[in-house]
Amino acid sequence: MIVVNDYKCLEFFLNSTKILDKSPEYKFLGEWLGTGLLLSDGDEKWKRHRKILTPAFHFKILEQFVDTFQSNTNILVEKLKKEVGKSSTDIYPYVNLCTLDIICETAMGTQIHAQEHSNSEYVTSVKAMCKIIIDRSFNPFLQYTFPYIFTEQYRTEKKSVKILHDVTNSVIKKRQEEVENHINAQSAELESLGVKRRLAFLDLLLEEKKKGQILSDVHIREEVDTFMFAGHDTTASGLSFTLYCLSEHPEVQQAVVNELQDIFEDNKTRSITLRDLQEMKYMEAVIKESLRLYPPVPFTGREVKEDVEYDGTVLPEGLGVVLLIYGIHRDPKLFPEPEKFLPERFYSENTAGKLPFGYIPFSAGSRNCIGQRFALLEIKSVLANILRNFIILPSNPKHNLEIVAETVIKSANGVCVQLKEREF
Ligand code: HEM
Repeated sequence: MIVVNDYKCLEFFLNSTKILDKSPEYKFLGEWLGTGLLLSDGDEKWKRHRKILTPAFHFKILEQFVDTFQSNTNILVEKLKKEVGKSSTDIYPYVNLCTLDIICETAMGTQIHAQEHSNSEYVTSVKAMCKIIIDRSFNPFLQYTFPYIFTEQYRTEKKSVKILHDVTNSVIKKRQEEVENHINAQSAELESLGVKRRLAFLDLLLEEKKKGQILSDVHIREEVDTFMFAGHDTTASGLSFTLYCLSEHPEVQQAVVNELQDIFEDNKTRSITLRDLQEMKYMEAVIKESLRLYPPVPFTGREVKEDVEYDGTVLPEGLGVVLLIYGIHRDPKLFPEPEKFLPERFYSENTAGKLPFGYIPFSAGSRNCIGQRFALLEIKSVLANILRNFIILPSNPKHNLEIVAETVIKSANGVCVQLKEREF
């Protein structure tokens, strides 16, 4: 296995149209996600599904999700109000349940109310799977199928995957029936009243199937499950670390709030529109800088499927490659004073991250993140709603992050801040 931290070499792998296969560690997710976009080799099926799913992330579709971001963040804000006055709050679990609610509603068109029922079977199964994947990645004993199938984790995995698949299958069945039976009539009726029906990613897949695309029910389930996994821990991590950075940099937080006041004037409850989100330029620079310092996916892996030459050296078939996103983001040649939080790097004329493979929180090349525009809009919306309601202060005593690179970057001792009510 090789670990890549050098710009030119990283560019070679990410730019390659031949090295598109994921490394074997991804297989720990296989029982749950099957061969959906994230795990599948860069084969014909991946190409076909990527083509089908790409239009689902068009701005016109994303616009429909803005209300979902808002309604779920309203719940988050109510939960966080109970933390006001405490000297320290770990915001990660709160934000994580909120992003789980959002992805569930946008991917499946169904509410699981994770924020209200964090102990529901579905929520605990998602959490159990995320934990098992980490346990297996870091514990050599659990990596081989033979000892693994005798462990407690294996039994939990079996049970959790069944619960997760049962839910996705039943949602697919229900939405499919709706599409076939009522929805056309119902949506015509609603549209005549000026109410637009909100489509979930799942509906778009069902529509493609109806148009004749080769998509089995299993294919559809795999893609929906993939969004559930790829689209919630990542955004929760991005959001939590941005909040932490803001707690540490009051002057930056004030500049973000000034921008929000220009957009919303003194109205702290008006629902956020897509246009508002597009106007949050300084906020975007803040999020980008936070994703540079704390990239939610700190590394990605590839497998070389046939011998290739790089810089005069033959890389043999079967070679595993780890691409260190975290490392390249802290390269002083690309980002002077890399440890400093400086959103101005990404603001207006500044050139940070202009090299195509130097700034890669969403990876780059043909296997980049399909959900990146969705993620940025979601993070902006949740942050804006939090900042309209709370001042984010460092926790007391000061909290020092203990960064751990799991499948998603986390802090072992939580991401703690202090919340104070804001007069907006
Ligand atoms: C801040 C949030 C996010 C970050 C930092 C992020 C990052 C990434 C990265 C680095 C990859 C490449 C992984 C690899 O090569 O192994 C990726 C792939 C992917 N992401 Fe995201 N992601 C985020 C949010 C989302 C969301 C919200 C969705 C879905 C709604 C999503 C869906 C996917 C999918 C399906 C892939 C696989 C694409 C393919 O291989 O064709 N991600 N993401």
